[in-house]
Amino acid sequence: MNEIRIEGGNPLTGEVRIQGSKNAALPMMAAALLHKGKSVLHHCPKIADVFVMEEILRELGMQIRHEGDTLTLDPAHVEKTEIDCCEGQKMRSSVILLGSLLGRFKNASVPHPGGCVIGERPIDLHLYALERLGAVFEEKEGVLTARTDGLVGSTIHFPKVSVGATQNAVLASVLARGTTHLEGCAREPEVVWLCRFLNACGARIEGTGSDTLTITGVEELHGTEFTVPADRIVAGTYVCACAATRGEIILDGAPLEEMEALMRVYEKMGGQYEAIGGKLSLCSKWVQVPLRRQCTEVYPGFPTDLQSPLMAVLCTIPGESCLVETIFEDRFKTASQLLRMGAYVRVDGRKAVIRGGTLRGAAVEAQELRGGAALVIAGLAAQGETRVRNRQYIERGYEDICRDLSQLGAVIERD
Ligand SMILES: CC(=O)N[C@H]1[C@@H](OP(=O)(O)OP(=O)(O)OC[C@H]2O[C@@H](n3ccc(=O)[nH]c3=O)[C@H](O)[C@@H]2O)O[C@H](CO)[C@@H](O)[C@@H]1O
Ligand SMILES: C=C(OP(=O)(O)O)C(=O)O
Repeated sequence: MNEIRIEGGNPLTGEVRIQGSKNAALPMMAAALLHKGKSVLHHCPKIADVFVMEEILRELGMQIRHEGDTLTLDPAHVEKTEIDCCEGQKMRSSVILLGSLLGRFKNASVPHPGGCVIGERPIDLHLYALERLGAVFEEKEGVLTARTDGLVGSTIHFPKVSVGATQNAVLASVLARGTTHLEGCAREPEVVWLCRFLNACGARIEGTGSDTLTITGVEELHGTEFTVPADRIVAGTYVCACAATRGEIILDGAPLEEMEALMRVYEKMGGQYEAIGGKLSLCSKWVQVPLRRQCTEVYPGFPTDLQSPLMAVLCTIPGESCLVETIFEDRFKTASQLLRMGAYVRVDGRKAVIRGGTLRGAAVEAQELRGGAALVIAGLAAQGETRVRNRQYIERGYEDICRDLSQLGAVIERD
């Protein structure tokens, strides 16, 4: 049936461990192409997007082994540089393979990712950065082909902050000849983790965590063993689930230092929390304060990936709240589904006004990953039964949302 069925109306209680981060693991997997040694990734999430990336890399000749949550990637026999259209188009982040393939093999071919349900998502900044490093692109029938005689370090200024373009530029520069200066970089933790991973492989990246990165190209990289960090967006989703149900839960391994913007919002709404020994303990009994105006922003601001989960929380808080989406122009699509559950959400361009109240269970449809998770949160808070169709979107990024939420006392199952 491809559904998630929820019997809502109960506060969450209990403890759950946070899975590894999708957005950190995927670029590390791409980076594993940059050398001939083995990369061992511990705490790698078992999610659909990681499986798709595995398939793409296998097609290129990478040998991959899964043991529990440890992924071993062996690129010794990779020769192919054309990414299969069918697999590549399943996931937008296949575009970051351009940087790795160009860096190691001097050519690459990937399907153009095109627009998607959360926005147009152009890749002009990716191409601009790679061109500055010496790549030449050609696009034919939706396939981007890139070639270089050898990448050469350069100064690249990003006119707009982009996580993926920063990662692509970093991946391409670590083996480039000379020094690359990247200005206007994304400071998202997933960029920082990629740089840490690459430095562990022998790269020379300085400025990690700032918006200016200096990369001194090295002759070659080597394999390494690394632990994928906990997923700040999954942890944030469960903070929202706790808030929406007025629960009291503990998140084991939540990366609190990467979640400051969300935790400020949680406190504003009336939530209380403390961190003890790697565990984040949340009490949502007094969550009742609407948000006058909350904007999504690049890191360290409030993340766009948690805008829909937060909208679900606001639908449960009496009074008027306002959300402003500044990153992805179409990320309010979930609002139409929340209306089916009795919510009041009025979308006007980049702004959504929410008047909170009581939600009721309904049949709704996930249209994308975080919007799908938001519908699950709304279902947990609603009276009666909610059926969320298209759970495959949610499974792109959540290892097993039903397992985790059942562990927190929710009545939830997959059909
Ligand atoms: C796999 C992954 O890590 N995905 C995350 C990544 O996506 P992704 O890396 O695709 O997001 P970007 O940071 O690139 O996008 C930010 C903004 O820049 C625009 N843009 C981007 C590239 C470009 O060449 N031209 C351009 O105009 C986008 O349309 C968007 O409006 O960062 C987003 C912003 O934190 C998150 O929501 C996604 O979960
Ligand atoms: C938008 C997301 O992922 P992607 O960039 O892979 O579509 C997300 O993780 O919320």
